[in-house]
Amino acid sequence: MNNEELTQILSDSIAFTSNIDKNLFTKMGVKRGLRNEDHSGVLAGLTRIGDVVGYERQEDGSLKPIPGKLYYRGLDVEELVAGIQKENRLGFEETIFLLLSGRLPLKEELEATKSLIAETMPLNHMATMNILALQGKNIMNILARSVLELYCYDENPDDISPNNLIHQSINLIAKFPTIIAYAYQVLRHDVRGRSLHVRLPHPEKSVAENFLFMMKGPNKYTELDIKILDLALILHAEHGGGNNSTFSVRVTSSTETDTYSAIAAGIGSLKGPLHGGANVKVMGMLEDMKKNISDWEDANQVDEYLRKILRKEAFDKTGLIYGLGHAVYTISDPRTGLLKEMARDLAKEKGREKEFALMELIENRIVEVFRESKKSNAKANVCVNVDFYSGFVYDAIGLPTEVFTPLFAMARIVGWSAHRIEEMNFSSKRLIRPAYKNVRELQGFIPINERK
Ligand SMILES: CC(=O)SCCNC(=O)CCNC(=O)[C@H](O)C(C)(C)COP(=O)(O)OP(=O)(O)OC[C@H]1O[C@@H](n2cnc3c(N)ncnc32)[C@H](O)[C@@H]1OP(=O)(O)O
Ligand SMILES: O=C([O-])CC(=O)C(=O)O
Repeated sequence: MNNEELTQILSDSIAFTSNIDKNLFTKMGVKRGLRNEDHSGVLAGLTRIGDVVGYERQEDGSLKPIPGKLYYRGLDVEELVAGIQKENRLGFEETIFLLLSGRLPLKEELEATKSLIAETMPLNHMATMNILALQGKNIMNILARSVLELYCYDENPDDISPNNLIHQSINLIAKFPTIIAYAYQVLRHDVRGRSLHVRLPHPEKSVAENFLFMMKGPNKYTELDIKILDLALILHAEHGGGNNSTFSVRVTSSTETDTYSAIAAGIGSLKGPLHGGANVKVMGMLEDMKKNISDWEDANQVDEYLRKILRKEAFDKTGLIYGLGHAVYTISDPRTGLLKEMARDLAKEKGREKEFALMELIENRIVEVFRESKKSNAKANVCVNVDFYSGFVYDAIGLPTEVFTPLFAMARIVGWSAHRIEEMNFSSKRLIRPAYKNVRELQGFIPINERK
Protein backbone atom coordinates (compact mmCIF):
# COMPACT_ATOMS: atom_id res chain seq x y z
CA MET A 1 0.00 0.00 0.00
CA ASN A 2 1.43 3.40 -0.91
CA ASN A 3 1.19 6.59 1.19
CA GLU A 4 -1.65 8.01 -0.87
CA GLU A 5 -3.76 4.88 -0.49
CA LEU A 6 -3.17 4.91 3.26
CA THR A 7 -4.12 8.62 3.45
CA GLN A 8 -7.29 7.86 1.49
CA ILE A 9 -8.28 5.07 3.91
CA LEU A 10 -7.76 7.38 6.88
CA SER A 11 -9.58 10.23 5.17
CA ASP A 12 -12.53 7.98 4.21
CA SER A 13 -12.80 6.92 7.85
CA ILE A 14 -13.56 10.49 8.94
CA ALA A 15 -17.16 10.26 7.75
CA PHE A 16 -17.65 7.35 10.15
CA THR A 17 -15.38 8.32 13.07
CA SER A 18 -16.66 11.89 13.22
CA ASN A 19 -20.31 11.08 12.84
CA ILE A 20 -22.05 12.21 16.00
CA ASP A 21 -25.82 12.45 15.71
CA LYS A 22 -27.03 15.99 16.47
CA ASN A 23 -29.94 14.58 18.54
CA LEU A 24 -27.52 12.87 20.94
CA PHE A 25 -26.51 16.28 22.25
CA THR A 26 -30.08 17.04 23.34
CA LYS A 27 -30.64 13.50 24.59
CA MET A 28 -27.56 13.56 26.79
CA GLY A 29 -27.93 17.16 27.88
CA VAL A 30 -24.66 18.17 26.20
CA LYS A 31 -24.47 21.78 25.06
CA ARG A 32 -23.41 21.79 21.40
CA GLY A 33 -20.78 24.50 20.89
CA LEU A 34 -21.15 25.29 24.60
CA ARG A 35 -24.45 26.89 23.65
CA ASN A 36 -27.87 26.42 25.25
CA GLU A 37 -30.91 25.44 23.13
CA ASP A 38 -31.89 29.13 22.90
CA HIS A 39 -28.40 29.89 21.42
CA SER A 40 -27.19 31.73 24.55
CA GLY A 41 -23.71 30.72 25.71
CA VAL A 42 -23.18 28.30 28.58
CA LEU A 43 -21.71 30.28 31.48
CA ALA A 44 -18.06 29.26 31.64
CA GLY A 45 -16.59 31.89 33.92
CA LEU A 46 -16.80 35.22 35.68
CA THR A 47 -14.95 38.32 34.55
CA ARG A 48 -14.52 41.98 35.41
CA ILE A 49 -13.20 42.96 31.97
CA GLY A 50 -15.69 43.10 29.09
CA ASP A 51 -19.44 42.59 28.88
CA VAL A 52 -21.23 41.70 25.65
CA VAL A 53 -25.01 42.13 25.83
CA GLY A 54 -27.45 41.07 23.10
CA TYR A 55 -30.56 40.04 25.00
CA GLU A 56 -32.33 40.22 28.34
CA ARG A 57 -33.40 37.12 30.20
CA GLN A 58 -37.16 37.28 30.99
CA GLU A 59 -38.81 35.97 34.15
CA ASP A 60 -40.09 32.90 32.26
CA GLY A 61 -36.49 32.13 31.25
CA SER A 62 -36.90 33.20 27.60
CA LEU A 63 -34.60 35.69 25.88
CA LYS A 64 -35.73 39.14 24.81
CA PRO A 65 -33.54 40.48 21.96
CA ILE A 66 -32.26 44.00 22.60
CA PRO A 67 -29.92 46.37 20.72
CA GLY A 68 -26.35 45.28 21.40
CA LYS A 69 -24.23 46.83 24.12
CA LEU A 70 -20.52 46.43 24.79
CA TYR A 71 -18.82 47.48 28.02
CA TYR A 72 -15.11 47.75 28.73
CA ARG A 73 -14.55 47.54 32.50
CA GLY A 74 -18.12 48.68 33.02
CA LEU A 75 -17.86 51.63 30.62
CA ASP A 76 -20.20 51.64 27.60
CA VAL A 77 -17.97 51.61 24.51
CA GLU A 78 -20.30 54.02 22.71
CA GLU A 79 -19.77 56.45 25.59
CA LEU A 80 -16.00 55.88 25.51
CA VAL A 81 -15.88 56.60 21.77
CA ALA A 82 -18.17 59.64 22.04
CA GLY A 83 -16.07 61.05 24.91
CA ILE A 84 -12.82 60.66 23.01
CA GLN A 85 -14.28 62.07 19.80
CA LYS A 86 -15.74 65.05 21.67
CA GLU A 87 -12.28 65.86 22.98
CA ASN A 88 -10.93 65.35 19.45
CA ARG A 89 -8.33 62.80 20.54
CA LEU A 90 -7.24 59.33 19.54
CA GLY A 91 -8.26 56.65 22.02
CA PHE A 92 -6.53 53.31 21.52
CA GLU A 93 -3.79 53.97 24.12
CA GLU A 94 -6.48 55.13 26.56
CA THR A 95 -8.38 51.88 25.91
CA ILE A 96 -5.20 49.89 26.61
CA PHE A 97 -4.86 51.57 30.01
CA LEU A 98 -8.58 51.14 30.73
CA LEU A 99 -8.60 47.43 29.91
CA LEU A 100 -5.40 46.65 31.78
CA SER A 101 -5.99 48.80 34.86
CA GLY A 102 -9.78 48.74 35.14
CA ARG A 103 -10.23 52.53 35.06
CA LEU A 104 -9.74 55.54 32.78
CA PRO A 105 -6.23 57.04 32.99
CA LEU A 106 -5.35 60.37 34.55
CA LYS A 107 -3.68 62.81 32.14
CA GLU A 108 -0.14 61.92 33.23
CA GLU A 109 -0.94 58.19 33.16
CA LEU A 110 -2.23 58.53 29.61
CA GLU A 111 0.89 60.42 28.50
CA ALA A 112 3.09 57.80 30.16
CA THR A 113 1.13 54.96 28.48
CA LYS A 114 1.50 56.59 25.05
CA SER A 115 5.26 57.03 25.54
CA LEU A 116 5.78 53.53 26.89
CA ILE A 117 3.90 51.92 24.00
CA ALA A 118 5.65 54.00 21.34
CA GLU A 119 9.09 53.40 22.89
CA THR A 120 8.45 49.66 23.07
CA MET A 121 7.34 49.33 19.44
CA PRO A 122 10.78 48.83 17.83
CA LEU A 123 12.05 45.27 17.56
CA ASN A 124 15.66 44.53 18.44
CA HIS A 125 17.98 43.77 15.55
CA MET A 126 17.93 39.98 15.88
CA ALA A 127 14.15 39.83 16.24
CA THR A 128 13.79 42.02 13.14
CA MET A 129 16.14 39.82 11.14
CA ASN A 130 14.41 36.64 12.28
CA ILE A 131 10.95 37.97 11.46
CA LEU A 132 12.14 39.19 8.07
CA ALA A 133 13.48 35.69 7.41
CA LEU A 134 10.17 33.95 8.15
CA GLN A 135 8.75 32.49 4.97
CA GLY A 136 5.03 32.33 4.32
CA LYS A 137 2.11 34.17 2.80
CA ASN A 138 -0.22 34.27 5.78
CA ILE A 139 0.54 37.06 8.23
CA MET A 140 -1.55 35.52 11.04
CA ASN A 141 0.66 32.47 10.77
CA ILE A 142 3.80 34.65 10.75
CA LEU A 143 2.46 36.62 13.71
CA ALA A 144 1.96 33.45 15.76
CA ARG A 145 5.45 32.24 14.88
CA SER A 146 6.92 35.65 15.74
CA VAL A 147 5.19 35.66 19.12
CA LEU A 148 6.71 32.27 19.89
CA GLU A 149 10.07 33.65 18.70
CA LEU A 150 9.78 36.53 21.20
CA TYR A 151 9.86 33.93 23.99
CA CYS A 152 13.57 33.54 23.17
CA TYR A 153 14.27 37.27 23.64
CA ASP A 154 12.56 37.41 27.04
CA GLU A 155 14.94 36.90 29.96
CA ASN A 156 12.08 35.61 32.15
CA PRO A 157 9.60 34.09 29.68
CA ASP A 158 8.05 31.70 32.20
CA ASP A 159 7.77 34.19 35.07
CA ILE A 160 4.03 34.57 35.76
CA SER A 161 4.28 37.18 38.52
CA PRO A 162 1.80 40.08 38.03
CA ASN A 163 4.60 42.53 37.33
CA ASN A 164 6.10 40.35 34.62
CA LEU A 165 2.67 39.64 33.09
CA ILE A 166 2.14 43.41 32.68
CA HIS A 167 5.64 43.81 31.29
CA GLN A 168 5.06 41.03 28.73
CA SER A 169 1.59 42.34 27.84
CA ILE A 170 2.84 45.86 27.09
CA ASN A 171 5.69 44.40 25.09
CA LEU A 172 3.33 42.34 22.91
CA ILE A 173 0.73 45.11 22.54
CA ALA A 174 3.49 47.47 21.37
CA LYS A 175 5.26 45.00 19.10
CA PHE A 176 2.27 43.52 17.24
CA PRO A 177 1.96 46.50 14.83
CA THR A 178 5.68 46.36 14.05
CA ILE A 179 5.69 42.61 13.44
CA ILE A 180 2.59 42.81 11.24
CA ALA A 181 3.92 45.74 9.21
CA TYR A 182 7.33 44.10 8.69
CA ALA A 183 5.76 40.75 7.83
CA TYR A 184 3.68 42.54 5.20
CA GLN A 185 6.73 44.37 3.82
CA VAL A 186 8.53 41.04 3.37
CA LEU A 187 5.50 39.56 1.64
CA ARG A 188 5.26 42.57 -0.67
CA HIS A 189 8.97 42.22 -1.45
CA ASP A 190 9.08 38.43 -1.90
CA VAL A 191 5.80 37.89 -3.69
CA ARG A 192 5.29 41.15 -5.53
CA GLY A 193 8.96 42.00 -6.16
CA ARG A 194 8.65 45.44 -4.56
CA SER A 195 11.35 47.26 -2.53
CA LEU A 196 11.68 46.18 1.08
CA HIS A 197 10.83 48.98 3.55
CA VAL A 198 11.71 48.47 7.20
CA ARG A 199 10.61 51.72 8.83
CA LEU A 200 11.32 52.43 12.48
CA PRO A 201 8.26 53.35 14.53
CA HIS A 202 8.30 56.95 15.75
CA PRO A 203 8.33 57.64 19.54
CA GLU A 204 5.94 60.59 19.15
CA LYS A 205 3.31 58.84 17.02
CA SER A 206 0.22 56.92 18.12
CA VAL A 207 -0.14 53.18 17.49
CA ALA A 208 -2.57 53.90 14.64
CA GLU A 209 -0.29 56.42 12.94
CA ASN A 210 2.85 54.35 13.47
CA PHE A 211 1.14 51.38 11.82
CA LEU A 212 0.14 53.46 8.78
CA PHE A 213 3.65 54.93 8.67
CA MET A 214 5.34 51.51 8.77
CA MET A 215 2.93 50.11 6.17
CA LYS A 216 2.73 53.03 3.74
CA GLY A 217 5.55 55.49 4.45
CA PRO A 218 5.48 59.21 5.33
CA ASN A 219 2.72 61.46 3.94
CA LYS A 220 0.82 58.53 2.46
CA TYR A 221 -2.12 58.70 4.85
CA THR A 222 -4.62 61.33 6.01
CA GLU A 223 -5.81 62.49 9.43
CA LEU A 224 -9.10 60.68 8.78
CA ASP A 225 -7.18 57.45 8.01
CA ILE A 226 -5.46 57.68 11.41
CA LYS A 227 -8.72 58.49 13.20
CA ILE A 228 -10.70 55.63 11.71
CA LEU A 229 -7.90 53.11 12.23
CA ASP A 230 -7.70 54.24 15.86
CA LEU A 231 -11.48 53.75 16.16
CA ALA A 232 -11.26 50.27 14.66
CA LEU A 233 -8.53 49.39 17.17
CA ILE A 234 -10.67 50.62 20.09
CA LEU A 235 -13.69 48.65 18.86
CA HIS A 236 -11.79 45.38 18.35
CA ALA A 237 -9.80 45.53 21.60
CA GLU A 238 -12.03 43.38 23.80
CA HIS A 239 -15.15 41.21 23.66
CA GLY A 240 -15.68 39.40 26.95
CA GLY A 241 -14.28 36.04 27.96
CA GLY A 242 -16.44 33.87 25.72
CA ASN A 243 -15.33 34.82 22.22
CA ASN A 244 -13.36 31.95 20.76
CA SER A 245 -9.90 33.53 20.73
CA THR A 246 -10.12 35.02 24.23
CA PHE A 247 -11.51 31.78 25.57
CA SER A 248 -8.60 29.96 23.90
CA VAL A 249 -6.19 32.32 25.67
CA ARG A 250 -7.98 31.74 28.99
CA VAL A 251 -8.05 27.95 28.57
CA THR A 252 -4.36 27.89 27.66
CA SER A 253 -3.44 30.32 30.46
CA SER A 254 -5.26 28.21 33.04
CA THR A 255 -2.44 25.64 32.73
CA GLU A 256 -0.06 28.43 33.84
CA THR A 257 1.89 28.16 30.61
CA ASP A 258 3.93 31.14 29.34
CA THR A 259 2.43 34.29 27.83
CA TYR A 260 3.78 33.62 24.34
CA SER A 261 2.21 30.14 24.12
CA ALA A 262 -1.16 31.45 25.33
CA ILE A 263 -1.20 34.38 22.90
CA ALA A 264 -0.16 32.14 19.99
CA ALA A 265 -3.26 30.03 20.77
CA GLY A 266 -5.44 33.15 20.56
CA ILE A 267 -3.94 34.10 17.19
CA GLY A 268 -4.64 30.63 15.82
CA SER A 269 -8.26 30.90 16.87
CA LEU A 270 -8.80 34.43 15.58
CA LYS A 271 -7.53 33.47 12.12
CA GLY A 272 -10.61 31.31 11.43
CA PRO A 273 -13.21 32.64 8.96
CA LEU A 274 -16.02 32.25 11.50
CA HIS A 275 -14.17 34.63 13.84
CA GLY A 276 -11.58 37.31 12.95
CA GLY A 277 -10.96 35.88 9.49
CA ALA A 278 -14.48 36.93 8.47
CA ASN A 279 -13.30 40.45 7.53
CA VAL A 280 -11.29 39.02 4.63
CA LYS A 281 -14.20 36.85 3.55
CA VAL A 282 -16.58 39.84 3.56
CA MET A 283 -14.36 41.69 1.11
CA GLY A 284 -14.09 38.61 -1.11
CA MET A 285 -17.88 38.28 -1.02
CA LEU A 286 -18.28 41.95 -1.93
CA GLU A 287 -15.85 41.66 -4.85
CA ASP A 288 -17.68 38.58 -6.12
CA MET A 289 -21.01 40.35 -5.79
CA LYS A 290 -19.76 43.40 -7.72
CA LYS A 291 -18.77 41.10 -10.57
CA ASN A 292 -22.03 39.20 -10.53
CA ILE A 293 -24.67 41.89 -10.30
CA SER A 294 -25.07 44.44 -13.06
CA ASP A 295 -26.88 47.16 -11.10
CA TRP A 296 -25.47 47.89 -7.64
CA GLU A 297 -28.60 49.80 -6.71
CA ASP A 298 -31.01 47.00 -7.57
CA ALA A 299 -32.25 45.40 -4.34
CA ASN A 300 -33.70 42.43 -6.27
CA GLN A 301 -30.30 41.55 -7.69
CA VAL A 302 -28.71 41.89 -4.26
CA ASP A 303 -31.40 39.64 -2.75
CA GLU A 304 -30.91 37.03 -5.44
CA TYR A 305 -27.14 36.96 -4.92
CA LEU A 306 -27.56 36.57 -1.14
CA ARG A 307 -30.07 33.75 -1.69
CA LYS A 308 -27.54 32.04 -3.95
CA ILE A 309 -24.94 32.22 -1.17
CA LEU A 310 -27.38 30.66 1.27
CA ARG A 311 -28.14 27.91 -1.29
CA LYS A 312 -24.37 27.25 -1.50
CA GLU A 313 -24.37 28.32 -5.16
CA ALA A 314 -22.31 31.51 -4.90
CA PHE A 315 -19.00 32.81 -3.49
CA ASP A 316 -17.23 30.13 -1.40
CA LYS A 317 -20.25 27.77 -1.51
CA THR A 318 -20.26 27.23 2.27
CA GLY A 319 -23.77 28.68 2.56
CA LEU A 320 -22.48 31.42 4.88
CA ILE A 321 -23.00 35.13 4.44
CA TYR A 322 -19.89 36.58 6.06
CA GLY A 323 -20.25 39.59 8.34
CA LEU A 324 -23.73 38.37 9.32
CA GLY A 325 -24.70 36.71 12.58
CA HIS A 326 -23.33 36.70 16.07
CA ALA A 327 -23.30 34.33 19.02
CA VAL A 328 -24.51 37.06 21.41
CA TYR A 329 -25.82 40.08 19.52
CA THR A 330 -29.37 39.81 18.19
CA ILE A 331 -30.69 43.17 16.97
CA SER A 332 -27.39 45.00 16.47
CA ASP A 333 -23.65 44.89 17.07
CA PRO A 334 -22.83 48.30 18.60
CA ARG A 335 -19.40 48.32 16.94
CA THR A 336 -20.89 48.08 13.44
CA GLY A 337 -22.82 51.35 13.75
CA LEU A 338 -19.81 53.25 15.10
CA LEU A 339 -17.53 51.98 12.37
CA LYS A 340 -20.13 52.51 9.67
CA GLU A 341 -20.60 56.20 10.48
CA MET A 342 -16.88 56.86 10.05
CA ALA A 343 -16.79 54.59 6.99
CA ARG A 344 -19.36 56.91 5.40
CA ASP A 345 -17.01 59.93 5.82
CA LEU A 346 -14.11 57.85 4.58
CA ALA A 347 -16.05 56.73 1.49
CA LYS A 348 -16.68 60.40 0.73
CA GLU A 349 -13.00 61.35 1.16
CA LYS A 350 -11.84 58.45 -1.05
CA GLY A 351 -14.57 58.75 -3.71
CA ARG A 352 -16.00 55.33 -2.89
CA GLU A 353 -19.59 56.33 -2.15
CA LYS A 354 -20.99 53.90 -4.73
CA GLU A 355 -19.38 50.94 -2.99
CA PHE A 356 -20.44 52.20 0.42
CA ALA A 357 -24.02 52.51 -0.87
CA LEU A 358 -23.84 48.90 -2.07
CA MET A 359 -22.69 47.77 1.39
CA GLU A 360 -25.52 49.69 2.98
CA LEU A 361 -27.99 48.09 0.58
CA ILE A 362 -26.63 44.63 1.43
CA GLU A 363 -26.89 45.48 5.13
CA ASN A 364 -30.51 46.56 4.64
CA ARG A 365 -31.48 43.42 2.73
CA ILE A 366 -29.36 40.73 4.38
CA VAL A 367 -31.47 40.05 7.47
CA GLU A 368 -34.76 39.72 5.61
CA VAL A 369 -33.26 37.44 2.98
CA PHE A 370 -31.68 35.33 5.72
CA ARG A 371 -34.94 34.98 7.62
CA GLU A 372 -36.99 34.15 4.55
CA SER A 373 -34.44 31.56 3.33
CA LYS A 374 -33.75 29.90 6.67
CA LYS A 375 -37.37 29.89 7.85
CA SER A 376 -37.95 27.99 11.07
CA ASN A 377 -34.57 26.33 11.55
CA ALA A 378 -32.63 29.54 12.12
CA LYS A 379 -32.56 31.72 15.17
CA ALA A 380 -35.08 34.53 15.09
CA ASN A 381 -32.67 37.47 15.21
CA VAL A 382 -29.48 38.10 13.28
CA CYS A 383 -27.60 41.30 12.61
CA VAL A 384 -24.52 42.36 10.69
CA ASN A 385 -21.41 42.11 12.85
CA VAL A 386 -18.28 44.26 13.20
CA ASP A 387 -16.55 42.38 10.39
CA PHE A 388 -19.13 43.59 7.89
CA TYR A 389 -17.65 47.10 7.49
CA SER A 390 -14.11 46.64 8.82
CA GLY A 391 -12.66 45.21 5.59
CA PHE A 392 -14.13 48.08 3.57
CA VAL A 393 -12.63 50.58 6.03
CA TYR A 394 -9.15 49.02 5.85
CA ASP A 395 -9.32 48.81 2.07
CA ALA A 396 -10.41 52.45 1.81
CA ILE A 397 -7.44 53.60 3.88
CA GLY A 398 -5.19 51.69 1.52
CA LEU A 399 -4.35 48.69 3.68
CA PRO A 400 -4.01 45.33 1.91
CA THR A 401 -6.22 42.30 2.58
CA GLU A 402 -3.29 40.38 4.06
CA VAL A 403 -3.35 42.61 7.17
CA PHE A 404 -7.14 42.70 7.78
CA THR A 405 -7.23 39.85 10.30
CA PRO A 406 -3.81 40.76 11.76
CA LEU A 407 -5.30 44.22 12.47
CA PHE A 408 -7.97 42.50 14.55
CA ALA A 409 -5.19 40.71 16.47
CA MET A 410 -3.31 44.00 16.87
CA ALA A 411 -6.32 45.32 18.81
CA ARG A 412 -7.47 42.12 20.54
CA ILE A 413 -4.03 41.48 22.03
CA VAL A 414 -5.17 44.02 24.64
CA GLY A 415 -8.25 41.99 25.63
CA TRP A 416 -6.29 38.74 25.48
CA SER A 417 -3.68 40.21 27.84
CA ALA A 418 -6.29 41.46 30.31
CA HIS A 419 -8.04 38.08 30.31
CA ARG A 420 -4.79 36.15 30.70
CA ILE A 421 -3.88 38.33 33.68
CA GLU A 422 -7.34 37.83 35.20
CA GLU A 423 -7.30 34.07 34.54
CA MET A 424 -3.97 33.70 36.32
CA ASN A 425 -4.76 35.94 39.26
CA PHE A 426 -8.30 35.47 40.52
CA SER A 427 -8.14 33.91 43.95
CA SER A 428 -10.40 30.91 43.29
CA LYS A 429 -8.87 29.96 39.94
CA ARG A 430 -8.96 26.41 38.62
CA LEU A 431 -7.52 24.57 35.63
CA ILE A 432 -10.18 24.72 32.88
CA ARG A 433 -11.00 21.12 32.16
CA PRO A 434 -14.54 20.32 30.95
CA ALA A 435 -15.73 16.79 30.12
CA TYR A 436 -16.68 15.01 26.90
CA LYS A 437 -19.21 12.17 26.96
CA ASN A 438 -17.86 9.24 24.94
CA VAL A 439 -20.53 7.82 22.59
CA ARG A 440 -18.40 5.17 20.89
CA GLU A 441 -19.33 1.55 21.54
CA LEU A 442 -16.52 -0.62 22.91
CA GLN A 443 -14.44 -2.91 20.69
CA GLY A 444 -12.15 -5.79 21.54
CA PHE A 445 -8.60 -6.41 20.38
CA ILE A 446 -8.41 -8.66 17.29
CA PRO A 447 -5.11 -10.41 16.55
CA ILE A 448 -3.61 -8.87 13.41
CA ASN A 449 -3.94 -12.07 11.29
CA GLU A 450 -7.68 -12.28 11.99
CA ARG A 451 -8.61 -8.68 11.01
CA LYS A 452 -10.74 -8.07 7.90
C1 LIG B 1 -15.69 39.27 15.28
C2 LIG B 1 -16.46 38.06 15.12
O1 LIG B 1 -15.96 37.01 15.37
S1 LIG B 1 -18.04 38.25 14.65
C3 LIG B 1 -18.42 36.79 13.72
C4 LIG B 1 -17.71 36.78 12.41
N1 LIG B 1 -18.09 35.62 11.60
C5 LIG B 1 -18.87 35.72 10.51
O2 LIG B 1 -19.28 36.78 10.10
C6 LIG B 1 -19.13 34.40 9.80
C7 LIG B 1 -20.60 34.25 9.45
N2 LIG B 1 -21.39 34.06 10.61
C8 LIG B 1 -21.53 32.83 11.25
O3 LIG B 1 -20.96 31.83 10.81
C9 LIG B 1 -22.36 32.72 12.49
O4 LIG B 1 -23.33 33.74 12.49
C10 LIG B 1 -21.53 32.80 13.77
C11 LIG B 1 -20.58 31.62 13.82
C12 LIG B 1 -20.75 34.08 13.86
C13 LIG B 1 -22.45 32.77 14.97
O5 LIG B 1 -23.28 31.74 14.85
P1 LIG B 1 -24.32 31.33 16.00
O6 LIG B 1 -24.89 32.49 16.65
O7 LIG B 1 -23.65 30.36 16.83
O8 LIG B 1 -25.46 30.73 15.23
P2 LIG B 1 -25.59 29.21 14.87
O9 LIG B 1 -24.27 28.70 14.44
O10 LIG B 1 -26.24 28.53 16.00
O11 LIG B 1 -26.51 29.31 13.62
C14 LIG B 1 -27.88 29.20 13.63
C15 LIG B 1 -28.31 28.92 12.21
O12 LIG B 1 -28.09 30.09 11.44
C16 LIG B 1 -27.18 29.84 10.40
N3 LIG B 1 -26.33 30.99 10.24
C17 LIG B 1 -25.82 31.78 11.22
N4 LIG B 1 -25.10 32.77 10.66
C18 LIG B 1 -25.16 32.59 9.33
C19 LIG B 1 -24.62 33.28 8.25
N5 LIG B 1 -23.85 34.34 8.43
N6 LIG B 1 -24.87 32.84 7.01
C20 LIG B 1 -25.64 31.75 6.81
N7 LIG B 1 -26.21 31.04 7.81
C21 LIG B 1 -25.94 31.46 9.05
C22 LIG B 1 -26.39 28.62 10.85
O13 LIG B 1 -25.79 27.94 9.75
C23 LIG B 1 -27.46 27.84 11.55
O14 LIG B 1 -28.27 27.22 10.59
P3 LIG B 1 -28.80 25.71 10.82
O15 LIG B 1 -29.61 25.76 12.09
O16 LIG B 1 -29.58 25.46 9.59
O17 LIG B 1 -27.57 24.86 10.98
O1 LIG C 1 -17.90 37.56 20.63
C1 LIG C 1 -17.73 36.79 19.67
O2 LIG C 1 -18.12 35.62 19.64
C2 LIG C 1 -17.03 37.26 18.45
C3 LIG C 1 -16.77 38.72 18.41
O3 LIG C 1 -17.61 39.50 18.02
C4 LIG C 1 -15.49 39.20 18.88
O4 LIG C 1 -14.69 38.43 19.40
O5 LIG C 1 -15.23 40.41 18.72
